[in-house]
Amino acid sequence: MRPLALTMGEPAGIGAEIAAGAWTALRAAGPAFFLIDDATRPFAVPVRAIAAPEDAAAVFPDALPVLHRPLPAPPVPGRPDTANAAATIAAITEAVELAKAGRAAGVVTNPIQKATLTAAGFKHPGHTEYLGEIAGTGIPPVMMLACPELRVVPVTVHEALARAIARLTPAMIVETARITARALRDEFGIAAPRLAIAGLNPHAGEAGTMGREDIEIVAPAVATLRAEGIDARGPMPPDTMFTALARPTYDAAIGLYHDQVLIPIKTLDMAGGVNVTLGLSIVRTSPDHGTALDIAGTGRADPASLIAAIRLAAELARARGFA
Ligand SMILES: NC(=O)C1=CN([C@@H]2O[C@H](COP(=O)(O)OP(=O)(O)OC[C@H]3O[C@@H](n4cnc5c(N)ncnc54)[C@H](O)[C@@H]3O)[C@@H](O)[C@H]2O)C=CC1
Ligand SMILES: NCC(=O)COP(=O)(O)O
Repeated sequence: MRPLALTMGEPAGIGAEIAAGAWTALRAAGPAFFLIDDATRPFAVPVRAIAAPEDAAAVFPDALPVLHRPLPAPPVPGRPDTANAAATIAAITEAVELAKAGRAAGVVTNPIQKATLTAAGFKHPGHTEYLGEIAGTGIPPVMMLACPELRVVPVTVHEALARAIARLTPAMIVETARITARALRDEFGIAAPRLAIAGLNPHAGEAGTMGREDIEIVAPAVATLRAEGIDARGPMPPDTMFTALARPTYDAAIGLYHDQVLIPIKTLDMAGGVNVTLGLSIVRTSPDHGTALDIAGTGRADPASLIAAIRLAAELARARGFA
């Protein structure tokens, strides 16, 4: 299979450490990947600069293949520098171009420090939105986080909670759920996906006595989805839809805002969780965690989520015929 492209992410974060950990875990059996990063940085494993993605497979068993892209400022663990922002973004752009050109099976992204990129002028709040722009398919990019026990999808993503709720419409829920159902069917092999749509208010509004959004926004969206033949149910009371008894009753939980669904999945399985962007022309996954500046450079970073992200990217690439 073609190698996966792994981006550097925030150079002051744990990206280089978890890339090294993932290489150690995967070097014998794959999936093979190459890192787009500065090959002269200190890595805790053998590194070999490669000239092209096509060289990665031969190198992978012996060293971490790095497509060398020099950083203007030497990274200091825990202290992001806007001088490296352009290189961080360029690595994402290059990985996507390589995937679009069929030279990489897919893209795995290391975490970025969003505020640092924003301070340097990056106009997108996260990878998801940027990837929608450079690898979109005419539908909005959709963020899914998946672990063995749970898949979750937020309808609104990187925005202030008050604004997210104020602009929520039935159409947004329907579109997100449709994209999710299609991806579960076509890429995850679930013939008839079951979607649980979260309510917004306590007890899903308690018949309108605790807010009317569940009646006026969520319920019509569920009705539209059901009329289309999608197995959607809701509004589900958000406080009980993630229990061990409830989780097996659906294939993905659609939440109305970021933390409504990211808190349960990260609490359940931070190490095994993977972030997948649906609705792109390429495969993209990422660990579920962030840059972990507080432990960068200490050797304490756990590569488990990155390893899971690399494995899932390879499976999705095979399902889409990109491998
Ligand atoms: N895909 C991406 O690019 C993502 C980027 N971020 C960004 O990361 C930055 C920091 O976000 P935080 O909310 O602090 O979350 P975080 O996930 O970076 O850290 C939260 C806590 O978990 C620990 N942690 C995270 N990953 C770990 C690992 N692999 N091994 C051991 N411990 C780990 C950290 O040390 C910290 O104590 C923000 O700028 C955020 O936007 C956050 C999530 C995803
Ligand atoms: N909390 C998830 C997250 O922020 C990931 O965002 P993205 O950079 O993958 O869009």
